[in-house]
Amino acid sequence: MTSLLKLEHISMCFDGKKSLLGERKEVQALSDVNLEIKPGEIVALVGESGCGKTTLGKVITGLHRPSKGRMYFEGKDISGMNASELKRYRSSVQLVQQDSYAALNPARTIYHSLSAPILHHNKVKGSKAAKAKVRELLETVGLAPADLYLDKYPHQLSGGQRQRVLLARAISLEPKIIVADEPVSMVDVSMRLSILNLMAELNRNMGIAFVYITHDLATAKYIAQSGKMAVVYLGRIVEFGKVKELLSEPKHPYLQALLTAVPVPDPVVAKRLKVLPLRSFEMPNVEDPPHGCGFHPRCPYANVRCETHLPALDDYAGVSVACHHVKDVPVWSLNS
Ligand SMILES: Nc1ncnc2c1ncn2[C@@H]1O[C@H](COP(=O)(O)OP(=O)(O)OP(=O)(O)O)[C@@H](O)[C@H]1O
Repeated sequence: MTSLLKLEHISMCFDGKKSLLGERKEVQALSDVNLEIKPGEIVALVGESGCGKTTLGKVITGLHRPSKGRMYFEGKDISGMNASELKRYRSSVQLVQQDSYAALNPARTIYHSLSAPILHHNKVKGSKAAKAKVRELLETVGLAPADLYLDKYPHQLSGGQRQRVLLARAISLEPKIIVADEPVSMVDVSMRLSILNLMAELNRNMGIAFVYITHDLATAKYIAQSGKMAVVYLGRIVEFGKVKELLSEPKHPYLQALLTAVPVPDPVVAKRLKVLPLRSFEMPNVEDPPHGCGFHPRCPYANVRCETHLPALDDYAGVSVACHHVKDVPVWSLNS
């Protein structure tokens, strides 16, 4: 299957904060990221805060122009697109953000927020057709009867309802990919599952591919159960493959550490699990990242080679892993 979106050697550098001495260091938010998203696929991007997930999401949606690398949408290099191709790419790749309150204009009704993009992109003509379309969109995302919501303002809805409105706005432009950046982290816990189920439904029924950004492995496992996962550490993908394989037998010590940090409800299973003895719990400073493998200051398996040589993301046992010790790291399994 041809790729819908392909990222080749993407790097993103920001200017860091000024130090007391007036120096400004660079923040390498993404380094040499390669990623392919196929039509209808769900890819979860997981990693700790500050590892570059949001930056990657913004690069994918065209909100950030990468400092290096190329990105292809349906085989075409985005940097060489003409205005109409760029317009099509932008409406085909939609972003749903974490903070639904900030993402909606507080002074606009739900009808206004949803009708503006479809009218602007000529998806419908005239206010009668726009109203019918907005009703249909609201019902698709489970806000029914739609008439109850049309004249409401964002503050009159719950976090879960606002997140549904954002999903309605995203699908209104008939996208091929939705980048959902921590879409449930600000939603009440009791509502999270229903939002994840809604995204799974949109994926199944409309064939929309999802890039699901999260620091929460449990929700990544739930939404992308038959999809793929990219584990991001200090701006690099350190493990990539099918979710089932990554979570049942993680290869990279970082993913092993993330999994051992997830509380297991069954105390018998929890007792059996070996906790990876990390050398440090601190994330390295992004303005002064370690040489060699970025994980080596925390990794219990690190040796001199890890301190000096950056490991490549190579195929190993059906997944891609960036670790010099992939063959020697003990197999870690939830069933072990
Ligand atoms: N516009 C910017 N200017 C300067 N630095 C930035 C900018 N955006 C992001 N960064 C830095 O890039 C790094 C990656 O940030 P990013 O928001 O992508 O991480 P993240 O994994 O999404 O974290 P979180 O889960 O906390 O949102 C961080 O060190 C951040 O401070």
